[in-house]
Amino acid sequence: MHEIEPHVYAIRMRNRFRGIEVREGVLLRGKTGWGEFCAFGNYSVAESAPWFSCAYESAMADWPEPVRERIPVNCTVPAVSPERAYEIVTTSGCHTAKVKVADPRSSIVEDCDRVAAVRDALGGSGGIRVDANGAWDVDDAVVAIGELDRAAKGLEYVEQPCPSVEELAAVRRKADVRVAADESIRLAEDPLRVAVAGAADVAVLKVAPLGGVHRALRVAEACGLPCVVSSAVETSVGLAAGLALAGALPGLEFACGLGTTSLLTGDVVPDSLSAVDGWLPVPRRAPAPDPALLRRYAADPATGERWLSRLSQVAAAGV
Ligand SMILES: O=C(O)CCC(=O)c1ccccc1C(=O)O
Ligand SMILES: [Mg+2]
Repeated sequence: MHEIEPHVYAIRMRNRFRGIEVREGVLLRGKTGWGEFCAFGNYSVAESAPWFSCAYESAMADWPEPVRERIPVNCTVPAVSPERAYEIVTTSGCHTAKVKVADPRSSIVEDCDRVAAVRDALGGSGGIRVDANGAWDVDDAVVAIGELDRAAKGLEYVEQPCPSVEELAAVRRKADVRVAADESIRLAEDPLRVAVAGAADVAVLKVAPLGGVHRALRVAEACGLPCVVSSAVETSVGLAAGLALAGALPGLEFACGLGTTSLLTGDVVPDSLSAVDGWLPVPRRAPAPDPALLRRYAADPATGERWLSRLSQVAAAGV
């Protein structure tokens, strides 16, 4: 650990996202470069351990060889008004959008209006997927998916409609839209159970909770499903690891959920990894933060202490 130099950041989100208003984390400088540790606030030490492995790999090791140079990405639409949703999609330049639905603050009617505005913004050829973050039971999911699919004039897939693998499998049998598993993989003891149980058509892989690029690539190869790499809303430092995974996947059928620097009001690198025309480049290592930006987004001392203590607990648990 002695070679690591931690910088704690706090960056405000543009819109509240999954209950988060300020994204926080630690940037680590290692032997070969930089890494980012930003396990969500409510994660235990055990749940945060793979996030540290991912940061450690980024700062200390090489990522696998990429097989492509650039990645198509979706823009991410939080639970916002139809007008704001339209604006997010048009300014993103992306040809695919992921829309948050089933938020406790938003009704199914509002979800459908938001999805319809996203279809207007994308035009007929764009792809729309929705993410319910496990909010529905099976019956509610089947009804909501039907309505959202109509409002969208066709959905690519619905991400994590229900909490459990068994429920995902039931929705998959009853609904006409593909099912993608996210939390079922990211929080699972065994990420491959989803495929074995026939619960999903698509696997959403987040590189940090899977323990880094090399480990996530093994999960992708073993699960036998088409994969979508998605971010955990990192700065460009952490996002680079997700792009490295997307770059190394043997196949890539769908746009990835990596267009998320635009959800933050700032970044720690001068050339933010933000999508141009719906594409992001595959970096060979994480970009180095800029000292002035590290100062600008430095967390207050209490937040800094909290993250450093979390970091040392998680690091003590081992890579
Ligand atoms: O997939 C995307 O478009 C962006 C990433 C995203 O939605 C996300 C980011 C942080 C935590 C959870 C999620 C999620 O997919 O539910
Ligand atoms: Mg999700």
